[in-house]
Amino acid sequence: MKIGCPKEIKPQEFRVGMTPNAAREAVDHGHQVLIETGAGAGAGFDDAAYVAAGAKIAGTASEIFAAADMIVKVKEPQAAERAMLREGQLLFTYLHLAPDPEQTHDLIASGATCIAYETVTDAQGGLPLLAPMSEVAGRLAPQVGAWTLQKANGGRGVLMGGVPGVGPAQVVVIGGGVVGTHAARIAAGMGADVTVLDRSLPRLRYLDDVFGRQFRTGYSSAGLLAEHLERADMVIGAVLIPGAAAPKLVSRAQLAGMKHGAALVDVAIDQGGCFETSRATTHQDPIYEVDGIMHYCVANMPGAVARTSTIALGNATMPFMLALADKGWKQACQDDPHLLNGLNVHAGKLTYFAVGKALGIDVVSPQLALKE
Ligand SMILES: NC(=O)C1=CN([C@@H]2O[C@H](COP(=O)(O)OP(=O)(O)OC[C@H]3O[C@@H](n4cnc5c(N)ncnc54)[C@H](O)[C@@H]3O)[C@@H](O)[C@H]2O)C=CC1
Ligand SMILES: CC(=O)C(=O)O
Ligand SMILES: [Mg+2]
Repeated sequence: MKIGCPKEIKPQEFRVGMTPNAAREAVDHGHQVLIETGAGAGAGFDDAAYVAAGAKIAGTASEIFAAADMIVKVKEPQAAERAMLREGQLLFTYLHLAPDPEQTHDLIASGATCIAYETVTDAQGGLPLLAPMSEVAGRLAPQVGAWTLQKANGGRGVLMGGVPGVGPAQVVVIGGGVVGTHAARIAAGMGADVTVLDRSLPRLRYLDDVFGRQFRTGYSSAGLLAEHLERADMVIGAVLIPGAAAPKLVSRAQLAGMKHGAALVDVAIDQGGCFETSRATTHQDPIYEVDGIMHYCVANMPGAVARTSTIALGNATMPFMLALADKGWKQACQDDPHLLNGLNVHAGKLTYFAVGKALGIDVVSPQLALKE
């Protein structure tokens, strides 16, 4: 198979879909790998490293899209990339379709087969291709939140750990999955007073067992969340209903009851965000203010630490990328129902129910798509 990896074109996105090590494995499996020149530079991988791994370098993205049977990327394809996708081509990347009708319609119209990293599952009920980036974004969230809390950035002027004689910042994390757990660990490590709210009692039990001394847990009812909002210096949004639009858990009206200059970090923004007042921002212009509350809503947070993120993502995607290349998407998805759960679009049809529900588009089951 011809595998193509273009340079990411989303603003300030420095990750790359394939590391030289991933390229080497694909070449060892008998595949041809085509990398756009400079694609790995932002993550510290130059063209020579890919050539040494047996890949070929292409001068433009259009050469890659024209030649490749499978495109491996990081971020959802931007409009210019969507225009280059074609019928029968396989796209393997993050998509986040539920909050993005424009992209969804373009992918359906392209006739391509699109497998979304974020909806591939594993036998433990996890999301193995979202998890590494959730680990990164979770660990970054208190760091960017602490920066947002600084006075010069519009924040409240509160130091996470306080100092002797002055108490720490109050941090509430909504959603205690991968993002939430990593965010809570780092915020607690910075000395903040941290509470994690979740709706899953088994998850709260696990967090209490493992991290009981580092942070508190609470059941995420509307009432308990409202109490926490009033005393919070920082709120980290980390909820997920896989594939679906994020539930709006904090209304605009509730901002009035919060402390002036508090920071909201909405990591769930890539699924539409869990605060009513969230709108996606970029690394170039990451924060904005609504009713005296500072919002940080960058939808590709891991891009800020592109080298760590690229290697972590590549570790997780490699076995799936190789299965798709070795067997073709149909056989690979027939053999692995968890990979089939990643199928979002195939041959002009949407194949993921939560996206269809969010956007009001008819869905064909992925099992039916396999039989076509
Ligand atoms: N902005 C960015 O750059 C990035 C964003 N993300 C996003 O972060 C979000 C969280 O991802 P993960 O932690 O991997 O998901 P996860 O599935 O590990 O955790 C989500 C948690 O939310 C909980 N939850 C669901 N509804 C809730 C509610 N109403 N109240 C409280 N808790 C609730 C679930 O029980 C679960 O424990 C996703 O939207 C993901 O796409 C992930 C990586 C990067
Ligand atoms: C998960 C995701 O959207 C990202 O890493 O950018
Ligand atoms: Mg994202």
